[in-house]
Amino acid sequence: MKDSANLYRQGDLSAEALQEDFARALPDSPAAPALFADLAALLPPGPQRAGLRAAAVNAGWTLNPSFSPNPVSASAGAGRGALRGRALATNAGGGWSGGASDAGADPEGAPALVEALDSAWAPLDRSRITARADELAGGPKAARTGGVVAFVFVSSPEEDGDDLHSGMSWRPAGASLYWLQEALRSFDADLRSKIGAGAGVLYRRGPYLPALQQAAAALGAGAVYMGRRCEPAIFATDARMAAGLYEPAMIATDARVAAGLEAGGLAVRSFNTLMLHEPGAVRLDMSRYNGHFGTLMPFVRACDRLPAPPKPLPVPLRVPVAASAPEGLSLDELGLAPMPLRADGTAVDWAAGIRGAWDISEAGALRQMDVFLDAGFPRYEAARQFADARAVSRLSPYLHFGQLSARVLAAESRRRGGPAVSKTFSRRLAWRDLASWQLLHWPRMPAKPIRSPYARQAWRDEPGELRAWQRGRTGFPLVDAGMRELWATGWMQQSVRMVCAAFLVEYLSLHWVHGCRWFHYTLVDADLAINSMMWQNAGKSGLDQWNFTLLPTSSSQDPDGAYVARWVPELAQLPRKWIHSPWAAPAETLAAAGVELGGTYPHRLTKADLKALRQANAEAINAARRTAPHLVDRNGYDMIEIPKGATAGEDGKIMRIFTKPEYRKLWAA
Ligand SMILES: Cc1cc2nc3c(=O)[nH]c(=O)nc-3n(C[C@H](O)[C@H](O)[C@H](O)COP(=O)(O)OP(=O)(O)OC[C@H]3O[C@@H](n4cnc5c(N)ncnc54)[C@H](O)[C@@H]3O)c2cc1C
Repeated sequence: MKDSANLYRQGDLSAEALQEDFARALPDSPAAPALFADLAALLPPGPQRAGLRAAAVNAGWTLNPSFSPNPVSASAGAGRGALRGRALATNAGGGWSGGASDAGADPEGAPALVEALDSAWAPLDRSRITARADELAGGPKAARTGGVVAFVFVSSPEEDGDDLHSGMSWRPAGASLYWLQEALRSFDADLRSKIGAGAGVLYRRGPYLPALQQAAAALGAGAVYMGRRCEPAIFATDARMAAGLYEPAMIATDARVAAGLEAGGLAVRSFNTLMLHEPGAVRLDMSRYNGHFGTLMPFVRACDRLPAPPKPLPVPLRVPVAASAPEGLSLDELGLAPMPLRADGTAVDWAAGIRGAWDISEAGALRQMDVFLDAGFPRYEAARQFADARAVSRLSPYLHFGQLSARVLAAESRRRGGPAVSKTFSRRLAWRDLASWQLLHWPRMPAKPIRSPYARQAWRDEPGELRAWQRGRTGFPLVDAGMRELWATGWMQQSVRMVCAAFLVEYLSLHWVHGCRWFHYTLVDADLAINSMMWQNAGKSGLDQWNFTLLPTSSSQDPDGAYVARWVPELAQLPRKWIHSPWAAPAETLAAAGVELGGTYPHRLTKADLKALRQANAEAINAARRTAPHLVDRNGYDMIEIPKGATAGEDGKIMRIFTKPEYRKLWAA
C-alpha cells in the first residue's frame, strides 16, 4: 500500500487505482489509520477522495469532520470476531437491528457500518432495507466493526396508522401491503444468495417492542438501528408535533418502541433513510415573497439553504452476518397480504395484475431507473402528461418502499443532466419532501381540511356513484380507464390521477376523503403524505389548491385513444373521435363498434353541463368560506395560522395562502 502511495506521488499510479488499492488493503493493514491520513492529504478533493472516504466508512471506521479516522478497532478489538448479534429493526417494516454493545463492543463502529448500509440502500417499508445485494458479496471487510448484522422485520399493523382524531385507519393496506410482502420476499432472497444464509430476514409478529426485545435477546444483539419515521429532536421538545410526524401513528409507535428498547438496555440509533430533507429541518422564509406559503417554491428555497443531502455511499463491500439462518416465522406466515378464499377453498388471487405489471425487486427498481433516465427523462418536459406513462419514471412504489433511495435517484438524474434536461423532474423529489413537511405540520391532513372553513362545505352522499367511480363504471371513458388500471395494477400516471380526482370532487361533488381512502387502499405507491396532500389540493382545501380545469372528456392525455381502448376494451372499436365521449357518437357508429350505452358500457353518471357542475362546486366552497369571514382577507384570499416550526420567523401568524382567482371573485361578488 505504501508502494502505491509512492507510485501515486511519482505520477505512476492513477488516483482511481490508489483509491482501489486502499480499499483492498485497508482491513489488513495495521498501519491503516496513518496511511489513510497520508492518502487523504495526497488525494485532491473529488471523486477519488470521496471514494477513499467511502472505503474507510465501509470498513467500519468513523471519520471526524477533518477527515481523519477513528478506526473502530480501537475500542472494538477485544471482541472482534465474536458473534455479537446485530439486528436491524424497522418499525412497521423491515429493517435492521444491530447489536454490538456487549463487552468490548465498539459503540461507534456499528453505526458507521449501518450508516454506510443505509446510505447505499434505502429502506424497505418506508425505511431502510434494499439490496444492491449483487454487489454485496464482493470485496473486503466490513467486519472491522466486530459482531454481525441481522435483519429483522416485525409486522404489527395494529400499532401503525389509526388516526386517533378522525377514527379512520390509515395503516398500509391492500395493494401496498402486497407490494411490501413481495419486496420483502425479493430482498430476503437477495440477501441469502449474495451474502449467505445468515443474512436472511428474521420475521416476527408484533407488538414491536417485545418482538424486537426477544429478537435482540435471541441474537445477543446490543443495538437496534432503524430508519426514521420520526424526528427525535422534535419529539423530545414538542409532544404536540410529535403526535403527527411523517405518518402520525407510526411516529408515536416508533418513539415508544425506541424508548422501550433503550430502557431495556439496548442502544438505539435511527437514520433519515426516506427523504432528501427531513421535514422538521425545513423552515420557510416568508420574509420575502417567492411564492405563497406552503407551495413548492418557498419550500425548495428553504431546502436550498440546508446542507445538501448526503451523497449515496457505495454499497458496503461485505456485510458480516451469522453463519446460519435465523429462526423465525416464514414471510407467508406473517400474512401481510392474504388472499380471500372462495367457498370451494381456492384463493382469490387479486394481485395477479400487480405481479404482471411490476418487477417488485431492487433489481427491478434499478432497471426501471435506467430505462427512465435513458428514454423518459429527456422527454419528460414534453410528454410527461400522457396517460400511457411513456415519459414518466414509474418509480413511485420503489421510492415509497425504499427499494430505490431518493438520494440515489437524485444523484443519478443529476449525473445525467439534472435540471438542464428536465427542470420539472428535478423538482419531483422536492414535491415528495414537501408532502411529508405538510403532514408534519398538519398531521390530520388525511381527513381534515387544512383550510378549516372548508370542513363545512356541503357534499353529496351517493354511495352508488362512489362505487361506480371506484370500479371504473362512471360512463366517462378516461376516468374509467384510469380507475380500472388502478384496480388492476395498483398505479396510474399523474395526469390520470388528477382527472379521476377532479371528477370525483368537482363533478360528482363527493368528498375528497372518499377518494383519498380508495387510493390509499388500491395504490401500490400509497403514501399517506403525498396522497393526502394531493387529495387536499384536489378538494381545494389544501395549501396549493388546484388552479386548473381538468375535464373528464379531454383527450390531451390520450390523443389517440389507445389508453382508453386498452383499459375499457368495450369501447376499443369506437372511432377515436368518439372514444372520450361515446354518448356524442351517432347511433349507427355506436352500433358498428358494438357499443350499447347502458348495456355494454354504462351511461354517464351525470349528463349535467360540466362547467355548471364546477360552478356549483365553487359556490359550495364560497358558502363554506362565508362561515368564517375572519379567515378570508379583504382581497378574498384564505388565511391560515402558521404552525409552530414551519417558518423561520412567521410561526403563529395568520397568513394568506394561495386562493383561486375564481373564488376570490365569488367572495367579492
Ligand atoms: C390524487 C393523487 C394522489 C396521489 N397519491 C400518491 C401516492 O399515494 N403516492 C405517490 O407516490 N404519489 C402520489 N401521487 C403523486 C403522483 O401522481 C405520483 O407520484 C406519480 O404519478 C408516480 O409516478 P412516477 O413514479 O412515474 O412519477 P414521476 O413523474 O416519474 O416522478 C418521480 C417521483 O417523484 C415523486 N412525485 C411525483 N409527483 C409527485 C407529487 N405530485 N407529489 C409528491 N411526490 C411526487 C414520486 O416519488 C415519483 O415517483 C398522487 C397524485 C394525485 C393526483
